This record gives sequence, C-alpha cells and structure tokens, in this order.
Amino acid sequence: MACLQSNVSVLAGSSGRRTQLIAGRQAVTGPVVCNLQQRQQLSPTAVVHGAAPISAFASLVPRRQTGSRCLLLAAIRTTSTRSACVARAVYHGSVMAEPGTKYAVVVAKFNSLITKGLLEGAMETFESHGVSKESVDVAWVPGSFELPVVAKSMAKSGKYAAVVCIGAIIRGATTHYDAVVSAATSGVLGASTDTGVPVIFGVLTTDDLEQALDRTGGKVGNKGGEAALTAIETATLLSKLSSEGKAASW
Ligand SMILES: Nc1c(NC[C@H](O)[C@H](O)[C@H](O)CO)[nH]c(=O)[nH]c1=O
Ligand SMILES: CC(=O)[C@@H](O)COP(=O)(O)O
Repeated sequence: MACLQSNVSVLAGSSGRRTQLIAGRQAVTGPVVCNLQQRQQLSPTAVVHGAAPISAFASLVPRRQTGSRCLLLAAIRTTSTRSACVARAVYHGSVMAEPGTKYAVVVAKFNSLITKGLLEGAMETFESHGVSKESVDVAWVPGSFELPVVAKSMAKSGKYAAVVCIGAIIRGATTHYDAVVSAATSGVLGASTDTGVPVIFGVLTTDDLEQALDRTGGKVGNKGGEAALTAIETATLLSKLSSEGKAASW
C-alpha cells in the first residue's frame, strides 16, 4: 500500500532548482510524486493538480516565484509500496499458497467457450503458485447470475481459503446484460463480505466476443489466472492477520 502523507508544507527558495519537501520536521526527498497546489503568499498564482514529479515543481518555482518564497500545500504519495511507509506493522499477502490450503472455483456454463479458457488459466496459475489440482474444487453453474449463491454457500462451508468466481457476460441486444452484470457483481461482493472468505470476481463483462477472447489468454492475458492469483494473495494476507489476532474469524 502506498504511504500517503498529507498536509505537507513545502518551502522552496526561488533560486533553488532542488526542492526539498519538508514533511513535518523530516525532510522527504527522492522519488515522490505530488498533488501540488502552489500558492503565493497572497494569492494562488498557479495551481497544479494531479500527480506531478517533484522536478515539475522545481521548474515552476523559479519562473513564477522569483525572489519570493513559495508555500506548497501538498499531499505527497510515495511511489514505493514498501519502503517509506512508517507504520506499526505492514502486511502483504503472498503469491504462494500456504501448503494444504483448499480453494474453490465456481464457473458459469454460459459462454463456455470463454469460461473454459478462464478456468484453464485459473488452474494453471493455482498449480504454479502452490495449489495442486487436487486442492481445487470446481462447481459449474448455469450462468453468472447463479455464481453468488453457490459461491457464498461454498465460502460459508469453511473448507476453502478462497473462492474464485468465473463467468463471461457479453452484451446482447437488450438490457439483460446490465441486470446480469449488476446481480453478479453485487452478489459476488456480498458473498465475500458476508462470509469473510475472499470470493474473487473473475467475471468478464464485455461488449463483444472479441474483448472476451482477448482476456482469455489473448493479448490482454487470462483473467481467470489473475483471479486465482488474487485469491491466493488475499487468502494468505487474511491468514497472516488472523494468526496475529488482527483479523476476525467469522
Ligand atoms: N447472457 C448471459 C448470461 N445469462 C444467463 C444468466 O446468467 C442466468 O443464468 C439466467 O438469467 C437465469 O437466471 N449469463 C452469463 O454468464 N453470461 C451472459 O452473457
Ligand atoms: C448478457 C446477456 O444476458 C445477453 O447476452 C443476453 O442477450 P440479449 O440481450 O440479446 O437477450
């Protein structure tokens, strides 16, 4: 998780090309990006919104603020995911599953040309990240609308570290697409938050078959494999937190 420091005031000399961000009393330098709001002492002269490398700020200061100091109110987000965050404890999941853990996959038969490919991607990823085929249960449902009820049931069994939902919802001629997408999305989310077991949304929602094929081992990768990896990372994170009494056991 990126470490966000806010309410940082940055004082920069008008002549200096180097700008040192003063976060509290600790100087923060190096690879940071800033959401900058640059103000003159009396009124804003230039407002730079959006992420900008700190060098962009330096180029702003001499041109606009020659001879005067520039007060920067900035919320600074480090680009590192691990190093700069000062916290009591930081937790990350693992990309390798804990030995012996079981996973479930609930897959829709509708558009099975696609969902079979997504399932293959998921199984390959499980295999290469410490989950043997023998440790994965696969349940086939008619369509994506039916994913949540089966996924929630399997999650509630307590037998699985995580449940992956796989489907392919492809827009047709009516608004039925929207209904199925909405139901599957909220249903899968609810299965996760209602049970405390990670239920992963590996459901394609596309405008046409080509987009779906691109995400089933095509030029955009295999979303089934990505969902399996997400399952492992989320499950191992929860396991670590639980082992330290920092995650509720449901
Ligand atoms: N059109 C798609 C469906 N439709 C079927 C529904 O999921 C559901 O099975 C039916 O409404 C009965 O409850 N399902 C998909 O997975 N993908 C689609 O494109
Ligand atoms: C996602 C769907 O439900 C959709 O494929 C059904 O097609 P149609 O809207 O033409 O009935």
